[in-house]
Amino acid sequence: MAEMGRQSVVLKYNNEDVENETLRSQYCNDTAPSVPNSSTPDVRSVLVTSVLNLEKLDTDLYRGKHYWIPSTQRLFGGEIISQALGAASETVTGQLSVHSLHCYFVRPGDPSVPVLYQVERTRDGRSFSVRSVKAIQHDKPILMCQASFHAHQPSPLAHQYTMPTVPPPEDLLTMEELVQQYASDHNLAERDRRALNKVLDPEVPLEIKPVNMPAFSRRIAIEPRKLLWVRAKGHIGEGDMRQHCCVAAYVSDYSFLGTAVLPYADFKPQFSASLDHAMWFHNSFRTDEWMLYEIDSSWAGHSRGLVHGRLWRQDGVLAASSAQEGLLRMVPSESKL
Ligand SMILES: CCC(=O)SCCNC(=O)CCNC(=O)[C@H](O)C(C)(C)COP(=O)(O)OP(=O)(O)OC[C@H]1O[C@@H](n2cnc3c(N)ncnc32)[C@H](O)[C@@H]1OP(=O)(O)O
Repeated sequence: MAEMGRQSVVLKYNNEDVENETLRSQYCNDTAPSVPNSSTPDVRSVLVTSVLNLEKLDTDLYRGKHYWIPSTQRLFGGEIISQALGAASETVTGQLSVHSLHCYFVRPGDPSVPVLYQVERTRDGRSFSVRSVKAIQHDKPILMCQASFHAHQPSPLAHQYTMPTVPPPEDLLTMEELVQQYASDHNLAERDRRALNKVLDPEVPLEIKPVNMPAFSRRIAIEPRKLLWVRAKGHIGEGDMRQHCCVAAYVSDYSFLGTAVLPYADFKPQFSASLDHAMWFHNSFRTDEWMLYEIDSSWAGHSRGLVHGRLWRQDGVLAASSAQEGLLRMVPSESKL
């Protein structure tokens, strides 16, 4: 696997601005050529048909159902964020696009009942609209989310980091193939073989191709950094950018917080949960096409860890950024807990 170095800040000016603007307008006009999702070309993504298919119960009140439930038997944070953003988006009219969201997970989500999303229209201005969404179960909030929408405003400012140089997804194995390859080692300890079953649940509605070999056995401490190609399983289409932002919110919480524990081979999380999650959307993108998710962790301490993500389009345009703090209560790796 390729060794990835730290990337540097590259400011793009003049001609490259024009190039960025051309790319942006290509995607905003939905004219960019699309690469079909080869594994399931005709099947629509369940993220669209199920997770984001919210039921409208009343004015500004929506109900979401669940799809993939993690082994923790708590709702997946990404599902709740994506549905909350979906509910907020339903109440915003006109040409405004979501540019950021900020969420707190205040209670664990219960998979046995649906989630209600109550939207408050916090403000509608000339160029920004802000929505506050309360996700509710058993009459209590489980997530508080604020999302802000912005009308497109051209600007001479345009810079971004450079996308890390990594092998293209076509040259990499899927997570399933990597697991199979690893499991074919006859010397693999039974404990490690059992742990493999938890690595990738086939119900997860995402396709993943890790750039660096995942630390399946967790005996080796590595730097808190991950690079993975990711896309929604199934077809979504060029259509609605708001839908792609909701799917990106789902994607952004997957495999995120675990990055903070990579340097600690002697400890494992006894209890972990996302505490908050923020996202910023920069440029148009398609979540049914491969995107590079670059994750690192800048800090851990006091039973918490901080992770940062950048979601890149395959053509090197920075699509979105994310950040999350999570609770990480660790115990020694050998502990039975
Ligand atoms: C991919 C990752 C994800 O998507 S995670 C899913 C999204 N995030 C979430 O569901 C988190 C939702 N938020 C929460 O569950 C709560 O806000 C959390 C973070 C748990 C709040 O923690 P806390 O205030 O400690 O809650 P609590 O008193 O109800 O206890 C919860 C469990 O933790 C334990 N606990 C408590 N204090 C300690 C402590 N100091 N040391 C060790 N354990 C502690 C409690 O006993 C309780 O455990 P249990 O549930 O009874 O087994």
